[in-house]
Amino acid sequence: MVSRTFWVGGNWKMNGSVAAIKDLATTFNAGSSPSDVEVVIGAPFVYVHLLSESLRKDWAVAGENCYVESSGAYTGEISPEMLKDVGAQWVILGHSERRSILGESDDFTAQKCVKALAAGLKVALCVGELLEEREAGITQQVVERQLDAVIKVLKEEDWANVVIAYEPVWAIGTGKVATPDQAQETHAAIREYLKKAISPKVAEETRIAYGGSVNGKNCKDAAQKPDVDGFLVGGASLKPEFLDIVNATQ
Ligand SMILES: O=C(CO)COP(=O)(O)O
Repeated sequence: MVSRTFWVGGNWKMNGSVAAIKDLATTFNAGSSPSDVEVVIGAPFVYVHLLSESLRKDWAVAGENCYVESSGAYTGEISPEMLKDVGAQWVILGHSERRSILGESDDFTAQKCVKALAAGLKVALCVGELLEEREAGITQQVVERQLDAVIKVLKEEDWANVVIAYEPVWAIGTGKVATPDQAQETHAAIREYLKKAISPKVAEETRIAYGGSVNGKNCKDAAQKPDVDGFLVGGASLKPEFLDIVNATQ
């Protein structure tokens, strides 16, 4: 069996300030971080450079979005190349807040994946269902539809640079965390789908992280599940508690 390196991402969303980031980086830099856990922090565009200069070098920095062109007349947009230029190695794409608040489609998200990977960024690709979709019993269809758009446009080898973040929308910022069994069930189904839709190798090697109300206390049990290969953390990644999540497997 392939062992998948545990992956812990922070997603600061639209939070932070110069002062707060300096403080948080000082806290994170002093904390323990197991050498077999990969850690990535996503910051608002304007703080990516500051974060990449301030943060410990064994952790990586992510943008929280990017555009599908390298440069040009796209007022207000940021290219993957620009993210790389200011120190990001990752980008978070397809977050439910972009899908639902900004109206970004599955296909647009997929195009961003192609462009980001071509520019040399790694991608944390978010997928997940709304509460009414879970209640209607269509979680798997929703996640497969979101994945299909990306599967269609990536090459098999691209998946080595993608982490899938399963984030049920009803669990994001609500305090209603999916149970470890709920996370495991969906992650296993996603892995099965990758096997069918791409290849057994991609299914075995791709990391599937869980996101939605993860905190320093509830992370330990979920981390034990065989198909939970990490976490994507919102609120708790703005607190020293994030270090407990980084150490969830210890
Ligand atoms: O959206 C999330 C991470 O991308 C999860 O947010 P919370 O951890 O605040 O629920």
